[in-house]
Amino acid sequence: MIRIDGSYGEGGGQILRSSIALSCITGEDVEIYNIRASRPKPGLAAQHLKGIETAKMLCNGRVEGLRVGSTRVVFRPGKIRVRDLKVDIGTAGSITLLLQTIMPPLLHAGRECRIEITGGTDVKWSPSVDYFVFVLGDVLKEMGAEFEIELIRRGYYPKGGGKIIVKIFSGELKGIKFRRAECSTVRGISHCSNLPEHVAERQAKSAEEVLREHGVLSEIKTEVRRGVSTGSGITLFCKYKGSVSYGEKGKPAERVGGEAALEILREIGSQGAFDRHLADQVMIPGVIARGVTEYSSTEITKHILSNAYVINSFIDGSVEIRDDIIRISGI
Ligand SMILES: Nc1ncnc2c1ncn2[C@@H]1O[C@H](COP(=O)(O)OP(=O)(O)OP(=O)(O)O)[C@@H](O)[C@H]1O
Repeated sequence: MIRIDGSYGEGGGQILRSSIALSCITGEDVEIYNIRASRPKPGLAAQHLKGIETAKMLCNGRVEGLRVGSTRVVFRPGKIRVRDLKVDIGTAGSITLLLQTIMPPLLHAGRECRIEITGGTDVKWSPSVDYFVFVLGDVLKEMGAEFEIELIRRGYYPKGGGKIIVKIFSGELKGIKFRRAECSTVRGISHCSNLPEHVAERQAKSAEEVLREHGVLSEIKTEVRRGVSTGSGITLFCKYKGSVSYGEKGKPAERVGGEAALEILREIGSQGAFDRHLADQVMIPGVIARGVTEYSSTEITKHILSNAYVINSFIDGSVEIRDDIIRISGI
């Protein structure tokens, strides 16, 4: 049994997601204790519970401690049973964070499946669906994964109700040594739902202006929808770097766009190959890839250190971090 201290490093939900994903992939039982010890409300929240439940279904597993507030979980995986799934996270729990748990085992199993997930597509403290598609998704595809993500509707905080469909065709990943890519044009999507069209337009315009002031070209699309949930946001991306900013009551659209622009400017101006978020998100996929995956990050974050701790607890010596370079040996 592998034992993971959930309070290590970042001490949040990510240690949990990575542990469950690796347990499904390696077939090893895992115990996670001190779950989310560093958060104001420690223990499992509803959305973490949903992630574990979904993994349990996929891996034919058995779980102890599966309830809201639980600070200890034991997960015993069976064989991965790839099949079509419909998951409703409820409220605005992040769809992309659920995918962090289930996508690596599904890719590793390498058989076709279709997953429909309802929840939040654009919620704070998590990758937006556009970030998932255009930043992480592009890297996974470069590594050889074959999949499609279709955005049916967006779900914002607090109502959620967004929906995406993921179709996985094949997941034979190969390790790559990624190098820093020059960014010629920043692309992006500025969106709003149940709000006047000018919200998405102003977010896009202010991001374009800030980027132009810094000599960076941009092409930002706007998307205006009507739906279950009300909200707005913008995602900017350029090769291995992205930035996300969400609208809030009382926060001017100009600030939403401006924040995203300043964030991506910081990222593209840095020497790292990957942005600080992408760098933690490619670590588990790196484990299922054949050979070595290597890249530098704009910053070695606590999320990266937590993932290294989890991966090395499963496969000793699999992750090495030297200066700003992360090196992952595949299984
Ligand atoms: N702006 C962003 N752009 C891209 N990815 C992001 C962004 N913000 C957060 N992430 C990613 O979302 C994940 C968040 O993990 P974290 O453990 O902090 O979240 P959590 O499950 O919501 O946990 P908790 O509720 O315990 O904080 C990380 O993989 C991080 O890289």
